Amino acid sequence: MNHFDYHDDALNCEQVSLTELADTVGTPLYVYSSATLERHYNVFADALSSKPGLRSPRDEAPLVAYAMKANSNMGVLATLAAQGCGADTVSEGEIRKALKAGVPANRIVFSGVGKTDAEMAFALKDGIYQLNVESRPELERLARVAAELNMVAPFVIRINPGVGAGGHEKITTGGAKDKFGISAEEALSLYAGAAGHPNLAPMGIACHIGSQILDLKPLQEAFTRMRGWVEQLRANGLSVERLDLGGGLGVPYFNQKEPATIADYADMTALAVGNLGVRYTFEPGRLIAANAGVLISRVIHVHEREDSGQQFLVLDAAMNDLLRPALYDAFHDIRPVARPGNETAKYDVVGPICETGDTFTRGRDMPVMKAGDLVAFMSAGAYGAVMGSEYNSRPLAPEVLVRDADWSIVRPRPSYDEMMAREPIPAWFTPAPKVKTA
Ligand SMILES: Cc1ncc(COP(=O)(O)O)c(C=O)c1O
Ligand SMILES: N[C@@H](CCCC[NH3+])C(=O)O
Repeated sequence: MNHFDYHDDALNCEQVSLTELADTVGTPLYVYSSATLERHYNVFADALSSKPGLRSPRDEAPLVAYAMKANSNMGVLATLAAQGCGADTVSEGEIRKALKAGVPANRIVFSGVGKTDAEMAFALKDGIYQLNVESRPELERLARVAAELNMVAPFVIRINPGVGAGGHEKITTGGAKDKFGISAEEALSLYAGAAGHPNLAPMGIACHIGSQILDLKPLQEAFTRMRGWVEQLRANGLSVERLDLGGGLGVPYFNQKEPATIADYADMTALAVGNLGVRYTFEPGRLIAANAGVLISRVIHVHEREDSGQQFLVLDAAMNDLLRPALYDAFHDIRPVARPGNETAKYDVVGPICETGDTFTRGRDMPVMKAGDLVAFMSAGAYGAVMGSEYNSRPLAPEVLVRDADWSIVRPRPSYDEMMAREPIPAWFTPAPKVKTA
């Protein structure tokens, strides 16, 4: 079921015309489909909870903690929270947003290599499900923070299983030299050390080996190693109640081979790590949000260079709105919002920012476009708006959430006055900045 499709000669999101949205809200703008978010969460959660081997000893379904770094818009979070989804967070800001959007504290996990004391204290006081500890100094600080609060901190240790994978070297996290997690050997010794501590409750282990993983092989390898470490901990007389397997399963961006299916992922997981008598956690981000969102942009003009003959499609969206192509050479399918004809041309698609890197794609065959036409960057719901900035003093693109034939602005575009009001000119310049004339 695709919730972004052509109806009446224009691309729609559910039953809302993207042309009408662009005309009403202005471009560039992000548009998300509630139905797609819900479907992705439910397909994933159901595939895992239907495996008896992945249910806990108390018959609980796995905790699906959406990695909200992928898209932390409150409307998106509230949509997922209403379905029973949890949240994987990496900052106090994310925990606060998750709670406010309706995610219960006992469905929130807190990951990240550099949690501050204040963030740990906030998480503990709010009673979140667990902290995913990533290093020895972090565990030492957690013990101190919990002691100061007179609390017991439930935590898992993130093991770096030495299996790196992912769509780009900058989004690989499980390799032995990446900053994430610690070696199994160190994790096992820390775990044992924490077992008798009055303020620490070691609950289990975690891993997350990378993002945009298309093949199940590296995941299977990592999960199999995780099973071994659970067994080893138990053989050492330690209790292991939880296993967090991270996120990372890739999505189709329509330029690579298809990723493994959710059904195959669930089968593989049940085989590799099922029946361990633990409560499982999964942290999918991209899988839930990527294909639930598009970035709509308008063609400012088409510039044909006389010397090279290159055709530049100059858009009103730029790398500040969608950074992935500039940062990771990421591919996004770019479709005309009006149903395209058969004629095509080769375009370099660029934004107005003063950087050569502000190039979405080069020499791409696309339907012929002209000034004023609208394009949709597909699969932009994850790591899109959240990675936006105001570089070149461009206001953040607004975000719209669609449900059936209804839509709502879930983040308005700031006005120029609002943008400037956030940067007050020092009082010593009032009433007006003195300008040196000589
Ligand atoms: C700890 C952790 N969990 C989950 C995710 C989500 O990854 P993805 O969006 O690839 O599912 C990430 C990001 O890669 C992460 O760092
Ligand atoms: N930002 C990356 C994914 C990072 C994953 C975070 N651990 C992307 O756009 O593909």
